[in-house]
Amino acid sequence: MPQFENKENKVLLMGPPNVGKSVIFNHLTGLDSAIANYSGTTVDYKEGRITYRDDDIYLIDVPGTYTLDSSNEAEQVAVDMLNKGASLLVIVLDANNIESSIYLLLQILEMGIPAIAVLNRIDLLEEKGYSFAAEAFAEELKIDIIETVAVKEFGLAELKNKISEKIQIENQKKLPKKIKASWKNAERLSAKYLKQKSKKAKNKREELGDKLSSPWPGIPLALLILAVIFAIVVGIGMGLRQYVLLPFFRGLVFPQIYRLVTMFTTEGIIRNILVGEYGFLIKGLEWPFALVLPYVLSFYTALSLLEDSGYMPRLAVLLDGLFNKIGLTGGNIIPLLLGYGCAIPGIAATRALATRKERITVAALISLAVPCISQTGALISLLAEESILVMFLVFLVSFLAIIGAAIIMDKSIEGKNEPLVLEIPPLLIPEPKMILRKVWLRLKMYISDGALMMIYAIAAAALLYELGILEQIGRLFQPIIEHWLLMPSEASVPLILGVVRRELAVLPLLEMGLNSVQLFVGAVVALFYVPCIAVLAMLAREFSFIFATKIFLFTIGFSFFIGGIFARLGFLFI
Ligand SMILES: Nc1nc2c(ncn2[C@@H]2O[C@H](COP(=O)(O)OP(=O)(O)OP(=O)(O)O)[C@@H](O)[C@H]2O)c(=O)[nH]1
Ligand SMILES: [Mg+2]
Repeated sequence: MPQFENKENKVLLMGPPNVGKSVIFNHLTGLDSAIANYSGTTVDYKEGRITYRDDDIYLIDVPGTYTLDSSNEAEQVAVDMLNKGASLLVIVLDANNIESSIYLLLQILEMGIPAIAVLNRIDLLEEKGYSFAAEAFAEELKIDIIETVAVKEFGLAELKNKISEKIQIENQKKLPKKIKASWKNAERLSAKYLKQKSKKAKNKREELGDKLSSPWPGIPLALLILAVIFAIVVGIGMGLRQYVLLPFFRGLVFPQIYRLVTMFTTEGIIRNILVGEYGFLIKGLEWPFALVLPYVLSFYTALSLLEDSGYMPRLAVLLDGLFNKIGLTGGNIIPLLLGYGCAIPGIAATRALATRKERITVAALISLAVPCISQTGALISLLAEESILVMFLVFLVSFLAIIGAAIIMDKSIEGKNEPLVLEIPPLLIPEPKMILRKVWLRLKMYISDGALMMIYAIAAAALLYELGILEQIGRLFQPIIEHWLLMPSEASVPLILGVVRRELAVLPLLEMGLNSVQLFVGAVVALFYVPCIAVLAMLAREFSFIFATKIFLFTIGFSFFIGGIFARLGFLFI
């Protein structure tokens, strides 16, 4: 049960999407709610605590919502939270988009719960040469209002004081004036208090923003941007791995570990488990920290820049036509891109999609054919040195599979797709501090969830290997692996470990001396093979146990099927 259930001092932070609620939440509670410059970043509620003098105040961050008639599962979370009741509402308004913010405010005020309004992003309003007479506006509605620039922490101390003052019961008697929540009233209020101070021509940033979202020159620029990002992610990742991390581990750390272990152990099973074939002190460090981590770092730096700049919704608009052809909508690009980092946030982000059909399709695509960054790092380690061509072929196969699967799912799932409705946020220059923080958080998450899991799996594998059990299990797979996939029998190891985490379906192949066809087949099987256990659990939770089971069985069947076909085709050509 959530902690705040039945708590007094429960404060709900609401507002339209992308106004800065999570920035405010993080500042007040010291927690890390996800932040990005597009609508639908927060897809679940998050609870935190503000301590003020002797008071404990529970603050809840929820997904943004345009109106109280929710149009997707994320918005529904916010509406449900509101319906459960709160002692105080903090309603964040977007100064940059005041009319629709006022409409939501009026809707919420109609419920008669004590409220404070926050007028955030006033910097963007001023930049455009406008001002909003916040005090007079608040006077008319009989509410308290605080003006803020959350990213600069301006006004947030005042907000904190106001919240704790207002949470005292005696201060809640003054209720807002009831004004009918209609678009007409929202328009009237916005027109009355919004004033143009100076006529400003569009600034450079706005002009660039428009260019990026119109087909010309937007599409060539998009190709350029994606190519540069790909080059940076792979280039920095490879450089870090090759010139920094591998020499560090292989040259400095491993010899010391080896020396220590041989000092304290005699030849035999214990020593092998520690530093042998799958010795977890060696592989358990090399795989997660030297081979995968560099890509995690470079990818999340690039993704954070994409997220915070506001480029992602522009990409969505550009790709909408193309995506419609395969039964998707442009908005699907956001969960898909997140899926290239990790399937879990990718699948979570589908909550902000408009229809159930879209949600299921995108979640299935991510589970089936989108390699996460850990797996991508592993694939690059496996293939790039052997043959860049094979690496490109693997990514090509992944693209084709996404397209094919999207078309098939569009035809076979009932329901229709809603046309894309996506607000284009202003283009923002990412704050270096925020980017560093985001990359750091994701790195921490990779270490606590990803790398640790990998180390456990490698330790278990080392033990099973030394006990001969891995070989026994391997024999079960033998007919498929040797006769169908035309791979050496040890290739059963990645298939067993791959159920735990995706990159483990790839990494053990590194030391098997495979030829190019086998490398390609191994990589393709790994690509389509079952997603991690954690992803299957999430699919069961978000959709149904049956859906997760279907994905599990389909991915196993399909990966073997396609692997065998490629094995035959490959040997035919060579
Ligand atoms: N210029 C400027 N940008 C801001 C301000 N406050 C927040 N932002 C930016 O606005 C974007 C959205 O911030 P979030 O905190 O994720 O917004 P949210 O309201 O939680 O959004 P959802 O979770 O999607 O509803 C981010 O890129 C922030 O950096 C502000 O006062 N000024
Ligand atoms: Mg948020």
